[in-house]
Amino acid sequence: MKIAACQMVSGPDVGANLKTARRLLESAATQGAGLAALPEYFCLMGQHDSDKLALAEELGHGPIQAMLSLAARELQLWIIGGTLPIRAEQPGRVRNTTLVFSPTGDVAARYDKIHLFAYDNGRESYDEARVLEAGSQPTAFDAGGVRTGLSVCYDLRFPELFRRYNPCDLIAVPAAFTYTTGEKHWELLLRARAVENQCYVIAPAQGGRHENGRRTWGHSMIVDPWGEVLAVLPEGEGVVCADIDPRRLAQVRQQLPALAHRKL
Ligand SMILES: NC(=O)CCC(=O)C(=O)O
Repeated sequence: MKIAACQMVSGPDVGANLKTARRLLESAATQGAGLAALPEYFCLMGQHDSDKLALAEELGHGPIQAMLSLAARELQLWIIGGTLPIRAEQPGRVRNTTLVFSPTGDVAARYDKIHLFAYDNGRESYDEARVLEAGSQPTAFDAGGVRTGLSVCYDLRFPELFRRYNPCDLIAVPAAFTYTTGEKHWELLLRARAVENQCYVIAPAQGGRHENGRRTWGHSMIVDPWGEVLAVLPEGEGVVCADIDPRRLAQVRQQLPALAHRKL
């Protein structure tokens, strides 16, 4: 199966972001992809974290989910819907959720970001726990024979989550890595997760200067089970594609049976 990572530079206009997402999904389908993934926060990079509250949807309702469902059906794609805000149990919070839509337009999986990002270097500071409610459930699904595990952005720094998906063919990491941390850690972490789990990794990202003043690292990437970068888009909107090859997965695991050697 060909897979596609869509990179965006989302802003505060939800309608414009949804149009861009649809255009990139169309481009993925035109390039022959059977699965396409959108970045974290594809529908909104607002001025304040709390902007997500007004946008939050109930599961199964709302314009963001309607767009994803229609695109999956019309384009005959598996869509990993980056993240969108889904109402949380706690008042004043949202879940940062990846919804997966199958080519029938139905929701095939839901994953709520487990690890909430916090960073403060004196110039930039983030604290997702102010508005987000953390998830707790690792989630995997089957995309036409491709066993796929789900994670979101900062989860990438927690290898124990990725281990829970073993064995799988692909792990998705929709992201909005900061420019500062991404420059140092993004590729290193993605390739490490691919190598240690001997699977493909698809990482669609936010990449560029956003209207809210934030700068994200981009470098949407597809990595193979040997840690080779198959495709990368440094900055700006666009789509990168690569093929998932079951023979490559089998070859890597047979030549270096590290997964079979796990003791802990
Ligand atoms: N949105 C996020 O989770 C950002 C994570 C990040 O930038 C990191 O360095 O980790």
